[in-house]
Amino acid sequence: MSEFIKKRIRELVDLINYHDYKYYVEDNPEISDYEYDMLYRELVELEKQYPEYIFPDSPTQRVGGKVKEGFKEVVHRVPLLSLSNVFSEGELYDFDRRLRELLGTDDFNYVVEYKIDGLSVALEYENGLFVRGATRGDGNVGEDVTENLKTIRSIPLKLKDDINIVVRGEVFMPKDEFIKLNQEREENEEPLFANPRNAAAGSLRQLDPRITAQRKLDIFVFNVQWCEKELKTHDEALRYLKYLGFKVSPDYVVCSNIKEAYEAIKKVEEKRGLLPFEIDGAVVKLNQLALRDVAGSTAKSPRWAVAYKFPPEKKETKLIDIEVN
Ligand SMILES: NC(=O)c1cnc(OC2CCCC2)nc1N
Repeated sequence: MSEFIKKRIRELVDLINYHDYKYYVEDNPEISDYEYDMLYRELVELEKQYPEYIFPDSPTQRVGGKVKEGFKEVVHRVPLLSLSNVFSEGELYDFDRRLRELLGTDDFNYVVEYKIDGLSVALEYENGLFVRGATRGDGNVGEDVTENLKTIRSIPLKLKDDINIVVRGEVFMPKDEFIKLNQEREENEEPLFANPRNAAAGSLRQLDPRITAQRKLDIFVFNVQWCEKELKTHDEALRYLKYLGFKVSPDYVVCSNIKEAYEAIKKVEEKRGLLPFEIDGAVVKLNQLALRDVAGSTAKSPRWAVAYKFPPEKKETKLIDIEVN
């Protein structure tokens, strides 16, 4: 009997994780909320009766962590570099010229992607299971926020392949969530968050994971920090991350040269106001990974990528209700 129960629990874990992926990563649910709740309730019941069969990647373990006294430090296996900034077309062309001189070739291309205005985290997986997550910190040492990251439903607890990998992503709070959260805080006479980035940082660095779980954070994963698989380009790495089950921004563009990259950046800036999350620019990255090693990095920033920063978004003026007597 117990083998049958264990099998049913494993089946429910895989099924619910699959439907979480469809809902939170692909934004394309296959079942109704009611059907989902029935599966989840069955799993909770069975795990209550057979706690010895609780799997580490069970969705019930997403909000489990007890309240912490503080955060443990994590030394990043691969430093989390920060991007140097450019603010004009001219500065972008300077970056491209310097890179071509440094590499001694024009035989490369770029990837242009959103610069999500959130906070960078590193996620570690062993044999395909999420084992640890940390904030960027100073790039070398961050804070262990594993329990809080587990509450983010678009972070897979188990990957498609049972591999060891460390990835990097940006945790963010969607604009709508930010507005709702500040409205709640205003009603409770609590201090407001200045912007979605601060709200995401404050929510992720909560000592109580149950509070993080209420904040509906999300993530885009955009970099393989370390993995055993040989990858040749950033474009390939992004496709591999998506295959594994991560939420990868769909709107990145492979550009043949810096002129095309600049055109892609302008298109990103045009649609900035329509995006459901805040961006503060676009990131231009050398696509060929072997050439990134040739270009190298300074102590802080890669020589093979830049952030093209946009001016701060005009805040829509807070409409003041005018009493009409
Ligand atoms: N906020 C972002 O969206 C973002 C941040 N960082 C990077 O690249 C890292 C990895 C290599 C150098 C910096 N890419 C991004 N899209």
